[in-house]
Amino acid sequence: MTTGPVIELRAATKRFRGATGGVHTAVQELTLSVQPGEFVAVVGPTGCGKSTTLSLVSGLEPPSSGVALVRGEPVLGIPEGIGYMFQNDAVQPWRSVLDNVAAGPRYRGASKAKAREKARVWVDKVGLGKFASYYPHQLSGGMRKRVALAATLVNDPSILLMDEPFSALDVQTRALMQDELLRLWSGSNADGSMLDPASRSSVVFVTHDLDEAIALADKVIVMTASPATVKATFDVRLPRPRLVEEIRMTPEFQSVYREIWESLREEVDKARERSVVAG
Ligand SMILES: Nc1ncnc2c1ncn2[C@@H]1O[C@H](COP(=O)(O)OP(=O)(O)OP(=O)(O)O)[C@@H](O)[C@H]1O
Repeated sequence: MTTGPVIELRAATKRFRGATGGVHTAVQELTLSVQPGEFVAVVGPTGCGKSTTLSLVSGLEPPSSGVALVRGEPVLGIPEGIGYMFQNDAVQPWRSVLDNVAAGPRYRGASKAKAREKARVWVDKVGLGKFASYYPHQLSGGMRKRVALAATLVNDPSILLMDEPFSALDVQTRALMQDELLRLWSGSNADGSMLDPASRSSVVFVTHDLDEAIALADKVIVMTASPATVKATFDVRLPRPRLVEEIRMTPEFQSVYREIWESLREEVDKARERSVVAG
């Protein structure tokens, strides 16, 4: 059992060399931590460095200076137990729903029968039981997203990195998927009660959408305009289980929204001014 943060960035800076030889600092002196079972949302203006932050955690990019730690160990390569979900669906068009979900367990060495058995459980959990033999082109965008969610969760990730996973969906489907994610993340015991929070996965969810961030997360991290660093961190103490459409209507939600928006707005304005000057 891990004690202490599952994810930690300590003064992590990432610089990229541009095509013309210049150096671009994507994230600077970034310090943040994620506790076991915590759902953290990261918001910030477009292009500020949110995806780069996830790359430091997943080991896709090493920091130029500072440290990235997962379970207390420096990140060297992709750490164990990480699941990703990105904006694009990442489903394989030539595989059925069931085989898309079975692909992860297969890759990890499960027999075809065992992998399909595990996949079947998750296909049912995301409500696609009747569509297990369908191919992605026969599904709606929301259904493909469910396949992608099942394909990620079937691997039982202890850390879930999500980069704007629902931003391509229409508003209603998006709300459904947010509820689905919360339901699956919170899990439930056989009697329907919620799992102990510490046995849930730790989530880092990057989004442009402050509404989405607050509805989902325990903690919202506001990033500065580029180069990204942590501007402020806000605890979201809204009760769980949450239904996103309902929680948005509550005065508690609106008051947290106003508070965080004050902080985020300045950064969005800065990023806009710069893009006007640059343009
Ligand atoms: N591999 C790379 N090589 C060079 N520059 C990069 C690389 N990855 C990211 N960058 C640059 O770093 C900056 C931050 O990019 P990043 O994708 O992390 O921002 P973001 O906040 O996730 O963006 P968005 O909100 O648009 O999704 C951008 O200017 C981007 O061009």
